[in-house]
Amino acid sequence: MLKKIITEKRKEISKIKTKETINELKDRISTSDPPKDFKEALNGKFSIICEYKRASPSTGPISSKRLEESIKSFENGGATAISILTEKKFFNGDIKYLKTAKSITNLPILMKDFIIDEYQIFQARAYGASSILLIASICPNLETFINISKSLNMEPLIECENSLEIYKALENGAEIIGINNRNLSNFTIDFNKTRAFAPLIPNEKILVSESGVKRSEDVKMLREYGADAILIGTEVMKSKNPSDFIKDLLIAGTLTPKGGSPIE
Ligand SMILES: O=P(O)(O)OC[C@@H](O)[C@@H](O)c1c[nH]c2ccccc12
Repeated sequence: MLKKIITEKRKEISKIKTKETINELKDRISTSDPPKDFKEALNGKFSIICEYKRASPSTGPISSKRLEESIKSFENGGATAISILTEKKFFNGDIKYLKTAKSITNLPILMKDFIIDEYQIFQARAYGASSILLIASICPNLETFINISKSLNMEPLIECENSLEIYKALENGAEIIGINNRNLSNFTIDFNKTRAFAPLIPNEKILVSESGVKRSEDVKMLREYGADAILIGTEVMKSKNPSDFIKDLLIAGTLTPKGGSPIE
């Protein structure tokens, strides 16, 4: 599936580059406001990143809620940041959601896509993102991509799948590491991934445990394993009352000491 997504992505990027050139993006960036500090927002407390996710290859259609409605409910629940899936074909996203989101929220916005070309980093920034997701296993040059992102004042979230990728990310100055509990090839969820890799991430860095969270107990567990933040999409999109749902998750994460045993 990952291969398919990347093949499509390549086609899409080569088309888009002719419609909106990288120089046009750079011009827009030069006159835009500085992005929100994503790392600062996540620092020093338990955080929840809520994702606007309309569909996915593993679940199919998830929700047709409007972006505005979702963002307001995420904000009301106490989300620390908003993630927006911008990939079109498989996740029913749109780059334009970034612009809309920026106009209605002060929270940092993470562009969630499959970044394989430097062009996309400029695109993210020009459309209002405060950060980008870099998936280490598909990133053609992690060092360069991290540096470009930082030079545009976006501290990137680096998604790592194994210890080698974590070391490489840290060596190249990553401050925020994501461990995806979902296997991107077969879609299975395994929270033990967070447990296994958390000890490799120094305390001053930020560990985001991504995917598969359904209930407060999951948050407690991931927090005990050492997560600084969780990233949640599907369940928060499906929830009838996202604000209350997020509040409950936030309480569970905040009351559980990082790396420690939960307070009963
Ligand atoms: O919907 P979930 O299981 O709560 O997961 C959200 C998020 O972690 C997931 O969308 C995600 C994590 N890494 C990705 C990389 C590409 C696309 C999607 C993702």
